[in-house]
Amino acid sequence: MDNVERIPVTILTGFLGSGKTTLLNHLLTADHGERIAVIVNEFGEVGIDNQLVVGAEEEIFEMNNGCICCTVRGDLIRVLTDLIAAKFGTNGRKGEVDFDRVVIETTGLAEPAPVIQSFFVDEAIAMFYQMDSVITLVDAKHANQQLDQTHEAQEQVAFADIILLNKIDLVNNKEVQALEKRIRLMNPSVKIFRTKNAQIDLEHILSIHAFELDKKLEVDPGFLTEDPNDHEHDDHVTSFVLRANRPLHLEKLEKLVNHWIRDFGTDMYRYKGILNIQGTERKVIFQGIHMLFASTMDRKWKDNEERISEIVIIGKDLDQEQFETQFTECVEETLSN
Ligand SMILES: Nc1nc2c(ncn2[C@@H]2O[C@H](COP(=O)(O)OP(=O)(O)OP(=O)(O)O)[C@@H](O)[C@H]2O)c(=O)[nH]1
Repeated sequence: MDNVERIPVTILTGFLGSGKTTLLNHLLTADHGERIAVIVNEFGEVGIDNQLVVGAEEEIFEMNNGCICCTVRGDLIRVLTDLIAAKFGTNGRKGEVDFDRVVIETTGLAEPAPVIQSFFVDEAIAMFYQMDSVITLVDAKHANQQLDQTHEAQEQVAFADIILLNKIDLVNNKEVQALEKRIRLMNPSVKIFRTKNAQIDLEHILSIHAFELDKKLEVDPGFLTEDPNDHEHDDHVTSFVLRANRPLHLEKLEKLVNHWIRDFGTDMYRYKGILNIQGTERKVIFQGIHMLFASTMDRKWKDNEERISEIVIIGKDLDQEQFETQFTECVEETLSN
């Protein structure tokens, strides 16, 4: 395959809520004329992200139920192999999917090394794909806490070729400078761009050939030979889903969310969901990071769509049962079942 151009791959990483989906939406809606195959991996059993990515339903390959760097790594290799078959019409496929590049959005809890490793140690993958860059989103508001507390956030910074220091609207210039300094100590050669809503000129992040294997080996000399299952995540961090198939009572829910933020905000790393609120025909998207949260109106529920509310919560030492009981109290009782 030496004289055939390999398909460029961009890995989007960054801690929970740092802006990966926002960047992905920017990539998918910008006017670059390229066809992008997107692979999205979420930590929870429910793929909320898929629904938050704009108008690109067919090209998205979801890999949930685990973290891309551990249990679903086999799935990643399968999806990438399958994409090749679909593009080139091999293995009985008809060449039904065409794409110019692949973008992988990892979960915010993934370590990038095992994901990168797939592109070097799997022969078929290495033959057809070429790493273009690892882009790490950093949440300027929450990064210090995340870097202090979690090994995954540190690895994501250490393995980056490009860092988007995102959400600079939420901090002052002095804080941005201090954070840049901290990042440089962890990854001296990384290119840093300051962004708001992950808005960046795509020429800075696509087809930049920024990936340098030698630099990754400096960070972790064994990373090509290590068993990808041999790393550990913090057992205290878990995810669960709250679900309701009847409408939710808005005021009760608002009260509950305020209580959660006040009492558990520090340990609620990330929460996001799509809600069916009584009295509105539209989906409500609700999401947050620690104490910062927002809800927005989305499109109308379709006639044949089941109106199920789902919230994924990822956090440290959270009492799932307590969350479930309290959430159930917000479900409207008016409809008989
Ligand atoms: N104020 C502010 N909010 C932002 C910015 N970028 C993204 N957000 C918001 O931050 C939240 C998280 O953004 P996402 O793009 O979903 O983050 P993510 O990294 O994909 O999140 P996970 O997939 O859950 O890890 C959303 O509510 C975004 O609208 C920014 O620059 N400034």
